[in-house]
Amino acid sequence: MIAAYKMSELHSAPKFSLQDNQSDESSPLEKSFQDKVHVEESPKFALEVDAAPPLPHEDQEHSHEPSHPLPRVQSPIQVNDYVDHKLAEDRYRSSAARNFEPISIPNSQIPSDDEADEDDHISSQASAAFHPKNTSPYLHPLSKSGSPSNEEDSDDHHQDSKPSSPSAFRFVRGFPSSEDLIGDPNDPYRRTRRAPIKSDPREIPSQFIFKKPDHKHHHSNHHHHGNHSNSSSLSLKSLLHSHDKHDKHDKHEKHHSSLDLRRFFKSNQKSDKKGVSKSKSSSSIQDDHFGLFKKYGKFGRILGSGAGGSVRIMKRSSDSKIFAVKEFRSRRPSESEREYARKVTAEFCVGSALHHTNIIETLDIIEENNKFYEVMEYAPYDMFSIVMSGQMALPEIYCCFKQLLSGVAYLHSMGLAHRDLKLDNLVVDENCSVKIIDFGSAVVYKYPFEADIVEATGVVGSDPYLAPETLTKKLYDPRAVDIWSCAIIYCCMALRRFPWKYPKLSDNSFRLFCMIPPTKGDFSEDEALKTIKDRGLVDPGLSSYKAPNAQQHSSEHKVHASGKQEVYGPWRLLRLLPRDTRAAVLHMLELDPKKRYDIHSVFADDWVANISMCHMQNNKLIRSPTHLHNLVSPEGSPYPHVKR
Ligand SMILES: Nc1ncnc2c1ncn2[C@@H]1O[C@H](COP(=O)(O)OP(=O)(O)OP(=O)(O)O)[C@@H](O)[C@H]1O
Repeated sequence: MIAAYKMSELHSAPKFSLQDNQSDESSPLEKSFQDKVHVEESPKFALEVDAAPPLPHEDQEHSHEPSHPLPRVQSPIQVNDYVDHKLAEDRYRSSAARNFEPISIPNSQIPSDDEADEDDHISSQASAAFHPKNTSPYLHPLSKSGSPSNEEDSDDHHQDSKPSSPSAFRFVRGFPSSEDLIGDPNDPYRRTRRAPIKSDPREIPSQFIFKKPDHKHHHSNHHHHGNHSNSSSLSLKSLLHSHDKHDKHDKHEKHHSSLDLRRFFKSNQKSDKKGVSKSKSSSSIQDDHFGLFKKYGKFGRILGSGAGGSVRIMKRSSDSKIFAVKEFRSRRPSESEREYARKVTAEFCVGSALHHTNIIETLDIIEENNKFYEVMEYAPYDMFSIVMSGQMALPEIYCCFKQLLSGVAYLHSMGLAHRDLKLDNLVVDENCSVKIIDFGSAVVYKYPFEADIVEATGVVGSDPYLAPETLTKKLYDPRAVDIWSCAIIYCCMALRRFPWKYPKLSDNSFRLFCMIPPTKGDFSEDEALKTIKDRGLVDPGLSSYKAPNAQQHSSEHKVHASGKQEVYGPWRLLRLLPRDTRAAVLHMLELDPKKRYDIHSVFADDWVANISMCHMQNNKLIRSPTHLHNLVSPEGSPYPHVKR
């Protein structure tokens, strides 16, 4: 009854024009990309940039939107009270057996375009049935027969992404199977396929032997592996503990730097400059690296650089195999040699323990001339360039998102959390496999044979992708942080914009997202702000912040003097996303990490479960019939843009 009432309310809602929000100007994300990458100006791209759905992405303190009442929305907090993680996990486990079994839908059952909305309605009801008390209008799409709604706008935007052929409707119901979570059994790098670990200390490869601190010769320049009679291997646990302890300090430096969206883009100009300056002295660099060069060939161009170091290509002449090699940043004056070695090798230890299609393979670590080099498999395409090319169709976005989730599911199943998931940390190989990179911020949240969860500490991650609790809680569950970042990545893929710059109340877009309008009665920004602050889930940012316009509003949409209206709550963001995807995003962006979806609940979501995903099976690529992948590499790469 309640749902029916809400539906009728929604149907009578006047049309909200997204057009009103659009501006000719590119978003900062697009701008930073356009500055750096030349994208061939195909008509489709131009069209898509113009038609990019307007995110309420206000840099100004107050945005102005047209005066159209919008459907009343119910608090997602209430919605999330009904998230039953246990049920979700059971459902996920019981359906794991059906993993990747294609469901053939007879042609007669394939919905026509007109029926598609009805179908959405059904799937949405199924989703509501899964959360029986869930009456959120976010989860109830509007039928076309009702009054026109803003939903049409958001769907229109994705119109050309709709499946065009009947085969596009054949979904593969994919849940990560236990095989997925433990990795591909035929993975050539799998631990069982590697030579057994040597128990004789004399047989331990030099890269695993770390020098004990030598305080007397602290500034000595020449350390060669194998020459230290006192060398010792460090346990992963001690490495990670030490690493975590220093995260806060390291990342805080990063965190306090001014927010520049370019930071999330791998600056090729910067890289090129570096490449030039390095290449000047490349002969001297090359002369110093006998071990590295002998094994992996010579340095090529820089792929990217960040706080952790710079990553370059290396090509082995014997078999022309290409590797990506990360040269870790230099030791800081404040760090001891041991601390430094622990930090850089922790990243290697985490990476080398992981073997999954959606995680980059970490192959080796070499220390030469006081520098550490981590050798990885090379993936020539990167997610940021692919997204910003504007060529991705919806099924392709969904596939990439599910691949990311599969990598995260595996990572979490291994007792690890990444904590710095972002577009920039996703690369793609020739098989269209999305790979998670950069384990410099990863933490162990659960040790084998221990029941307790180890909470993480520190503001770690990249501003727009940060979960709010990283700013408010001293200790937090790092898995929940990964889930939040995945949802932001999805929004970036779907909208080509960040939903907000920073998860603080001082960020206008984020504050409006957090403000939950009451289901009945007047709405006051001051009260909404107070409620958010009282819950203690969000960093207030500017402590003196007061609602700019304290008068009461008769609905959840503030009407500005200019006649434009403000939209409050998660609906602000969700209305811009395809309707099937809203429930999952809503639950993944739950402010309270305890109520947020965990990875099992994400996979149990109807939309995610039905995403048709390209994947590897027995070393063979199993392609989804619903889409092709646009493979775009950063500018300067010899790899051309291909559609595969
Ligand atoms: N295996 C790889 N294959 C292809 N490109 C890679 C690979 N590893 C890293 N890169 C490129 O190098 C860039 C920097 O790598 P990485 O994120 O590991 O460095 P970082 O210093 O830790 O960066 P950040 O400061 O953003 O965390 C990546 O964004 C990516 O473009």
